[in-house]
Amino acid sequence: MGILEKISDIEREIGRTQKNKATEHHLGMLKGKLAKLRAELLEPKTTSVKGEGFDVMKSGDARVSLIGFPSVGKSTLLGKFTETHSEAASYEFTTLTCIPGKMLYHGANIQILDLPGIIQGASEGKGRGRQVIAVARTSDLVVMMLDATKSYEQKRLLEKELEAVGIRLNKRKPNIYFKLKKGGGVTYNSLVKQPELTEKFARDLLHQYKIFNAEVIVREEVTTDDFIDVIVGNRKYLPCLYVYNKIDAISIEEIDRIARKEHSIVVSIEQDLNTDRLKDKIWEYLNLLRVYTKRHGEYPDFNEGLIIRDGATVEHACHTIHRSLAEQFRYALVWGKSAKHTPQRVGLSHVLNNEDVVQIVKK
Ligand SMILES: Nc1nc2c(ncn2[C@@H]2O[C@H](COP(=O)(O)OP(=O)(O)OP(=O)(O)O)[C@@H](O)[C@H]2O)c(=O)[nH]1
Ligand SMILES: [K+]
Ligand SMILES: [Mg+2]
Repeated sequence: MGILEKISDIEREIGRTQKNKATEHHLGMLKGKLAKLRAELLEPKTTSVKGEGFDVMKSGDARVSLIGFPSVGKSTLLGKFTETHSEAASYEFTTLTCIPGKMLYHGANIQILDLPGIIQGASEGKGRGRQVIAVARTSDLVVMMLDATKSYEQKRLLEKELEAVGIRLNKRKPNIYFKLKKGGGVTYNSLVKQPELTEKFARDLLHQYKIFNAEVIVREEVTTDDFIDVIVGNRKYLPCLYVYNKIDAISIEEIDRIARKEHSIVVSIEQDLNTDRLKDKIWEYLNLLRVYTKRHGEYPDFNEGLIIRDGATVEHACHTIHRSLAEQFRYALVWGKSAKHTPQRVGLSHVLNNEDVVQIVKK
């Protein structure tokens, strides 16, 4: 039996098993097996997924990938938001490779990748799905484009494809400490009460994965799926914005209904409806910060900010300014929200905040 057949067998079994306390353990083990098969499916091919036209250099401050079914308007968006033209047409699979464009917004240089439409079964290699998903993994934000005139089913189907290859959307990594050991067996501890995850399940799953020596500390309430994710590893946690396009073609009531969904925005790219708001949302979801630098005795230049990621330190800011600056670093003075007093004298590991002003003092 091939891997794909084994996968669909297990999926079928999961589908027909009723979910209740008595079957929970069995279902969890099946999911563990499924995750393992899917990982196998990806492994030998991951080095060759790049393929022609998908090997696009990362550039700018952040990367956004446009994921969606064919003809939802991805290339139309690229054409409107960037200087790059990507053929847009009414037939499906107009775009066949990865086409990068550059969007300048709030002083940041954001790389937007137009990609071929993906279809159901993409994660198993249908169409160019595997290449598209491999590119999605390298991005800082997934913009999932959906056709507002079509059924809501599309969203769930796309999510399923991305989930099957270990992409987790709008979710943070479960707080589980997991370390392989050379000996000593498996030690398992949970710091909080677990309504779903049992110690027996955790131990059986590790056994299924042939892990006999490890330390596990579960630090928060988690599901068995979360636990499987941590054991399988190689998960990618990404923010995702759901963009419902073509609202020019649906009723106001429908628009209102969709607009209330979580992490969602309604637009018409072609008719320029709500597109400025979309740019704002992309900016917001990328979690980028701007900090300003200043020289001794001078005012900061508020027209020239540095773009850094949320959580970035003074060291990250140094690297953004110049490759060797961190080596010559003595200390920095920081004004702004991250500073306890103004200015605060800090080291390389100081975490910066939006709109902070930094003065670097060299050796
Ligand atoms: N009504 C309406 N049509 C739109 C809108 N945006 C794009 N379209 C149309 O949708 C069709 C598909 O647009 P594309 O940009 O080629 O879609 P795509 O997602 O890049 O398609 P593939 O590359 O084939 O996957 C074109 O006929 C566009 O004119 C919109 O806001 N409203
Ligand atoms: K198209
Ligand atoms: Mg296209």
